[in-house]
Amino acid sequence: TQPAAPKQFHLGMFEIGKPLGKGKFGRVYLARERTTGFVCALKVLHKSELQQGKVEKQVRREIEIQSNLAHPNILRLFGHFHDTARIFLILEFAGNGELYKHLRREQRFPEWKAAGYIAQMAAALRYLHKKHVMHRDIKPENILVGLHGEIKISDFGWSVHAPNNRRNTMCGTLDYLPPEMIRSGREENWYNEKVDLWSLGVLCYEFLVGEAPFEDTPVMTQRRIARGEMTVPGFVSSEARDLIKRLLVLDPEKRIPLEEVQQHPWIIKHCVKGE
Ligand SMILES: Nc1ncnc(NCCc2cnc(NC(=O)Nc3cccc(C(F)(F)F)c3)s2)c1Br
Repeated sequence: TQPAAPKQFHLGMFEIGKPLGKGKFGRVYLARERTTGFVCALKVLHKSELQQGKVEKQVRREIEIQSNLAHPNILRLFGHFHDTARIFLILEFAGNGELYKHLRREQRFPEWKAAGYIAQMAAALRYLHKKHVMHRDIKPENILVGLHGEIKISDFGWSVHAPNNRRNTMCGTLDYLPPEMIRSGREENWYNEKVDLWSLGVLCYEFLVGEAPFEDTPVMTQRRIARGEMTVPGFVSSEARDLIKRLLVLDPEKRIPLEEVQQHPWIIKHCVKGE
């Protein structure tokens, strides 16, 4: 029988290739494991920066959560290791890079392409929610594209096990936050995986329109999200508009469930037979 894969990894095992991108907390490189030739992406995180950002425990949680996930539309985290100054994430390499770059270049996606992506996202989120994991940071910047055009949710740095009632200060864009995470005030910040349904609605809108539905100044964005104030441009088909409206519902319990997203007329209309 095959010897079990080595659990201990170290930097010397990898040949480092070209930089693939840089995030707020470090760079990602193409890498190849020397003995097997296995190609992967290596994300380098500097412990000092993580400590400054007070996010070390989030990275530990990401590693713990993502190491147990295996789905074609979720980027694999194969393992991790560290040296004195850095933590290394051994990630699946996505051959067609970052989805947001494709979106910016094409401005917006044709409806057949957007529907295909939303169907894949719904499948990935069903898998995650069955494991009571909510991603909480669904946006084009956290989606990668595989060699065959399939999309992969990545960067589980903000994912948690649902339900979650700790206050979380989110950094980065507000555009994708659902009302229940925006609403401050005394009541406990209780929310569950239905936050990902709201973000799926924002994502669908941005794929079809080329900008987020509540995009505005930070203050106005929060207000428009809290009130669900957005308009869908006329060029968007009525079926797509219907799905967006059923996802961008203020009451989390009234958002269309993922099973029904996959059966929605707009999705069915564009899915290639037999997929
Ligand atoms: N073509 C490609 N093929 C594969 N990967 C690529 N890029 C890396 C995508 C990532 C996947 N997972 C990630 N995870 C984190 O960054 N985690 C992280 C890091 C610091 C702080 C935190 C937090 F804790 F603060 F949230 C969380 S980045 C590319 Br481009």
